[in-house]
Amino acid sequence: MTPYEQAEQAAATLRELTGVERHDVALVLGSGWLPAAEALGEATADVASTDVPGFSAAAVAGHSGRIRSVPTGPEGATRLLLFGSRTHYYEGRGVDAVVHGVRTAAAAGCRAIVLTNGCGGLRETWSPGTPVLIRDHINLTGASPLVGANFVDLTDLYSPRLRELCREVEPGLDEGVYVQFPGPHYETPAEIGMVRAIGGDLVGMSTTLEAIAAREAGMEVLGLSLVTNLAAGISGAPLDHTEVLEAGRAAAQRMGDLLARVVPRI
Ligand SMILES: O=P(O)(O)O[C@@H]1C[C@H](O)[C@@H](CO)O1
Ligand SMILES: Nc1nc2[nH]cnc2c(=O)[nH]1
Repeated sequence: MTPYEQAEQAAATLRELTGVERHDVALVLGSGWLPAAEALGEATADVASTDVPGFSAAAVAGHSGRIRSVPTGPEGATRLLLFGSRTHYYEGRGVDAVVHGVRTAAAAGCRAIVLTNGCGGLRETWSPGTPVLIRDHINLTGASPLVGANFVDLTDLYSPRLRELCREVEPGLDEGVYVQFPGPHYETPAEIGMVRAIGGDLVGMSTTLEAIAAREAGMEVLGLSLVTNLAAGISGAPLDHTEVLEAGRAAAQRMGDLLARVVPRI
């Protein structure tokens, strides 16, 4: 079975388990974003990801192995498919596993996807808890979810329309270029120097491969980073995942409010 057929199968299972024929917008919660999801409203279905073909249990603290169907917006007209966790490239399950959720969202009918993550920031003004819109990305994984002569265009990959919408909701939102490293180790200070030299503003371990698969599937993409720490070498302090989750918890109200105001308007 091809990865695309597996996504169709997963979408069929989700239709069955959620009772929702078609979802409109997908949301992938990155590290630290879980508490923000509470602000999005009551789920009408909450499914264990392991009950859906092709998904595995959450492998990273701060991610929940749940997939929820949440009616949002006026009269709940916008059906949100919320992924409480993602598969990371560093888990070693292959790129198809990393983008399975994206492909499943497209097969479930979603016309847009919001990819969130927790990441390191290269600007000293971005204190932990600062949300940053992803304007563009640099994929340093050396991998792609695409195979063969599948020459997908990536200009304007991170929807200018959706970024504008976010700025209407929160005018002061900054933008930046997100750089995905393979992980799971964090960067060295020298690598952060390289990121600065090549025009990166944010460093993470997810999102870019998912965004490419979303573009291939024809979904509009919004990337939202939560800066959880200053990138390696900037503050001199060591990096750790608990700090990432703490920053997410502290920013949950603000992130949840932002998502709750943006998602229904996508
Ligand atoms: O799922 P995301 O990219 O938000 O998780 C980030 C990157 C690593 O998985 C982890 C490192 O702390 O947080
Ligand atoms: N690659 C990377 N991922 C992160 N996720 C949260 N913080 C960081 C970071 O500093 N670097």
